[in-house]
Amino acid sequence: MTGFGPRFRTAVAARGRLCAGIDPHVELLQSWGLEADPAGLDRFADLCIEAFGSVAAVIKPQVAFFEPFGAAGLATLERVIAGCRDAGALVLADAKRGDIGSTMSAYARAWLDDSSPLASDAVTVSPYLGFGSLAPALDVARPAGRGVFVLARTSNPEGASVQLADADGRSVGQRIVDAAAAVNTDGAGTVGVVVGATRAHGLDLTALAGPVLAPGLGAQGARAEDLGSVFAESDLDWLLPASSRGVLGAGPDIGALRASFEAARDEVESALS
Ligand SMILES: O=C(O)c1cc(=O)[nH]c(=O)n1[C@@H]1O[C@H](COP(=O)(O)O)[C@@H](O)[C@H]1O
Repeated sequence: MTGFGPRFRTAVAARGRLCAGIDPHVELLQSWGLEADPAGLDRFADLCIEAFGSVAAVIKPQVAFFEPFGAAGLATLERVIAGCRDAGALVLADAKRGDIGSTMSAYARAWLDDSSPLASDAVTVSPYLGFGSLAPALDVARPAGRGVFVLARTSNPEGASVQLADADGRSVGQRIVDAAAAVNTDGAGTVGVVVGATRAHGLDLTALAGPVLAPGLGAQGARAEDLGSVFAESDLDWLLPASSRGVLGAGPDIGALRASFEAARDEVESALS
């Protein structure tokens, strides 16, 4: 089985370095002329699958926006995951899970195992219970060629109080990156990290050998032209900037949504070339 890292590199080489976020905010549903109910969510999902599925390398549905609709919301999320994967995109479920190991293995089954209707190509996880607590997710992901993206230095200003804290001479965020790099020495690129594009991060990512999800483009103020100064030259092949509201604001027309994604992706590609 090809590891997640090579799968990721193949996908971004073919479709470019921009992750399309699917975040069905209530305000967005309304601005698309949809009700904030299961039928509106379903329509929003269909439009996004159609607009992004065949053009984006990676699509990141934000699980939180589906959960308020209960079982109907999860059914829609299942369709988003399957529809985008069928159209050739890698799906990164943004669930930010994290718990003790025994519970983590249940999360891993939910998001990374073929037997689950929510099975995705990768999932976001929080290392707050210790990087080692994520081992069950890595154990499920690795043989399946799937990935796990660990929060290291998030795009929000509040993250600094934890992520920049000193832990034996290194920041907490750097220790997460180093732990991810140690796993990736097998060459599979199973572990990615999340590093916001919104500001200088102070991390050394050179040994990571795995993907770097960089949210914050657009609505949070990060700009494509800043990526080259926020990230080192040696990190750019693994870089995956992400935008949700910045692209989704162009909806609900499918052509306009796709054009908005493609314009943002082309801006990223030309800024990084
Ligand atoms: O893991 C993430 O994707 C994530 C990490 C982070 O540090 N910052 C961050 O904004 N995100 C997610 O990325 C998306 C950003 O959405 P926009 O600000 O609309 O582009 C949301 O789904 C966030 O939950």
